[in-house]
Amino acid sequence: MPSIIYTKTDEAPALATQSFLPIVRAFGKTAGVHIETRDISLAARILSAFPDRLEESQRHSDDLAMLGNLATTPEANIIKLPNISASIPQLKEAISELQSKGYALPDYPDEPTTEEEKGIKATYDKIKGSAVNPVLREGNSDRRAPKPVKNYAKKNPHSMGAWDKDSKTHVATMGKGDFRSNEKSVTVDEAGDVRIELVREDGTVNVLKEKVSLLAKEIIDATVMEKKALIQFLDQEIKDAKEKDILFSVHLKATMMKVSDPIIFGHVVEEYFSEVFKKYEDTFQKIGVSANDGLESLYNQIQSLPEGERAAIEKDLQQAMEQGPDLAMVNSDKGITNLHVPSDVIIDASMPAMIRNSGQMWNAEGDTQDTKAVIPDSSYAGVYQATIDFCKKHGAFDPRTMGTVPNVGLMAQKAEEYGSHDKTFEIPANGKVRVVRTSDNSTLLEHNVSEGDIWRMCQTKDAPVEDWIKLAVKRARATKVPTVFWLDKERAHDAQLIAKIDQYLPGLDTEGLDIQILSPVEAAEFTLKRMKEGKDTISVTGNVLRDYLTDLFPILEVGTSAKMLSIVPLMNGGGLFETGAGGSAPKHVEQFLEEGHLRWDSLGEFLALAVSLAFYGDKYDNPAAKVLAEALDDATEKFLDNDKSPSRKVGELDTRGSHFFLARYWAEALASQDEHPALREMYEEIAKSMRDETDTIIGELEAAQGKPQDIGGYYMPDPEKASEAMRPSKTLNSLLEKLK
Ligand SMILES: NC(=O)C1=CN([C@@H]2O[C@H](COP(=O)(O)OP(=O)(O)OC[C@H]3O[C@@H](n4cnc5c(N)ncnc54)[C@H](OP(=O)(O)O)[C@@H]3O)[C@@H](O)[C@H]2O)C=CC1
Ligand SMILES: O=C(O)CCC(=O)C(=O)O
Ligand SMILES: [Mg+2]
Repeated sequence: MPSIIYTKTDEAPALATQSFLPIVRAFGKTAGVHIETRDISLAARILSAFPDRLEESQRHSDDLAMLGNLATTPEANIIKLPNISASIPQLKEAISELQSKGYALPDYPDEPTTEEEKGIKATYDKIKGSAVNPVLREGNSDRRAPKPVKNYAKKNPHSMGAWDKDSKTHVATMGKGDFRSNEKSVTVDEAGDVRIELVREDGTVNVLKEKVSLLAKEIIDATVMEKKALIQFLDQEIKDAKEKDILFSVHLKATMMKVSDPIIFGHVVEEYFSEVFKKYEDTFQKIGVSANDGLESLYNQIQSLPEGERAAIEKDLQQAMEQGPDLAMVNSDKGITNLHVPSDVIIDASMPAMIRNSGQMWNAEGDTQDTKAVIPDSSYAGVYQATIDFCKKHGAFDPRTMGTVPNVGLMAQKAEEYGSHDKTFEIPANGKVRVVRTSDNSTLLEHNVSEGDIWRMCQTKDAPVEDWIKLAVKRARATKVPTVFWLDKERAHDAQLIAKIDQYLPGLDTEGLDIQILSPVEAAEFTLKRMKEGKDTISVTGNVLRDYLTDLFPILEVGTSAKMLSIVPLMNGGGLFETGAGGSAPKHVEQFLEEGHLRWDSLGEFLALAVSLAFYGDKYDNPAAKVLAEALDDATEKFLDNDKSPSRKVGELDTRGSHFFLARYWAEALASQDEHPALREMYEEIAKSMRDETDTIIGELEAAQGKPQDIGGYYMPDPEKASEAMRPSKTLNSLLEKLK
């Protein structure tokens, strides 16, 4: 039976699903739309990887693999909520929660010695980081703020911190010895395999990767982050932050770039605490400290040491923080710094949050302060500096008047950097790394490397690039808005992409459209100026800037990327509908557990569901599904007009209440349409009951707030307890049961 697949994920979105999915199922049923779920939460992904260790009843199907296959078929209709991209500390926490629930999972082996341990680590490493999105994203990305969302923000502007012309906030980036400056790129004519090898100075050859298969016309690039240059740069920036008396912060994407960025993060931790790491080198080695896992993990690991030794290390760490520049804080109340966890500060969300907040981050006293934002690689750092410069010169943006910047992003088939982790290596010895064609042993790309450098290779297939260019033209045509490819002809990879644009664009109808190619910094300046003047500009970008810009502009324009429409037209004809463009908001869960108030905004889910229903209606010629979709869009507009998004404060409307209002407006829209009389009749009574019972329902929902919640787990909550916590209104539950 054709179905819409709704994904079960983690943290705040998973809690929200407990309340929203019953509504979706109830409404779907009335139009014959079948909704299925697939569990791609971190916990489910861990369980599905170790069937042999679990009892029959404990095993979990590999839902991610199933969805990955589905995504390559025309039938795919998947609603994808944000999920955890786990860092090592998160992965370990999830494993230990599952172990405590009786699942005989192996520990994560930090330093595997036996073959068995190596196998376990390899299995866990596949689950680590951004392991879900790249599997499902068999298409390019179309993210934008729908008109009602933009209009809502214009009428109800979110707060924007004022900018001071003399702000000391700035981006620090390398510019030499980094990924950008060392990049080499070629487009291969024919399909074939390559291998990656390290030729050591003594001539011995280590194969780093046996086989990478390439398609004809595929772009490959290789580049290296030089350890020596990185350390020198970090040293200098740590000193500079201290001298300028500003906060020190580092912004990486340790989730998507799950091999390179934790290593870079580790270097930052080690440089900031260089004295401590030198002094306790042997001890740290003995207890297996890895700076890559962050300060929190270090604090945890030294707990195993004798009291005196542990206290001495803690004192030295404290002293290093007193002597070094102040660290930007993730949570000043709890003393959690930017260096605690590699995935607490994730660049796509962290930089816009800082820019929205007058260019300031939080210090240890809980006040905001100017900041040095360290973004080691210079490929995209300039975009943030350009935005900061713009704000310093012109002041903060005004959500009431600013334009919008939709994005068309190259994403399909693990494009570019975000598909590089299985081809990224921390180099064990000096020498050369080369990419060699297997058929004739010719070298396609080569770099001199030193021990500790991070070398990587990226792939970008031709069909996704062509599809991306077409999608850009389609959006340009649909909106008549100037459309800019953010590509730098001076960068090796971008030059290859530009060659493809020169090849494919002339074959498309671009008559009357304004399509340009500008370097990321020029594109940012052009776009920011237009945005300030209230004009719209489409950004067409590679995979990394897709990620960065679809948080940057939404957070400035509408306050959060949760409100974005995020569509992935799959290349084989199916649809993947992502909800919002943001993450899984762990802070929201914390608040829910403490005070029984969830502030997750499901607007992204509402928008995605409407497009998914419309897609379903078209595909299976189901007029009722189309009416459901239109009514849902009307309901979402009314939801915004009436300001029914969850509040941040306990005692006020939360996620559950916001779902009730959406359901009520949806029922009302269905009860007042003329296109489908049978549906109208079905909803007349329920719409009236929902309206009449509003006070009762809201009363029941409010009564459930203000106290700690027990949902029986963090990574794998007890479904019954979670459902009970998220559906406390008996009146609403019984009204939904009436829908048939
Ligand atoms: N598509 C996906 O699957 C994605 C997954 N992630 C994952 O999510 C986790 C957290 O990432 P992080 O970078 O902190 O990003 P988040 O988007 O989770 O957090 C940034 C902040 O944005 C606000 N926010 C985000 N979504 C919503 C929403 N629906 N309703 C209300 N506010 C929202 C919250 O602000 P406030 O606290 O002020 O309310 C939140 O703290 C990581 O594991 C990350 O890898 C991240 C991005 C995308
Ligand atoms: O998959 C992830 O880890 C994050 C994805 C993301 O941030 C995005 O697509 O915007
Ligand atoms: Mg993102």
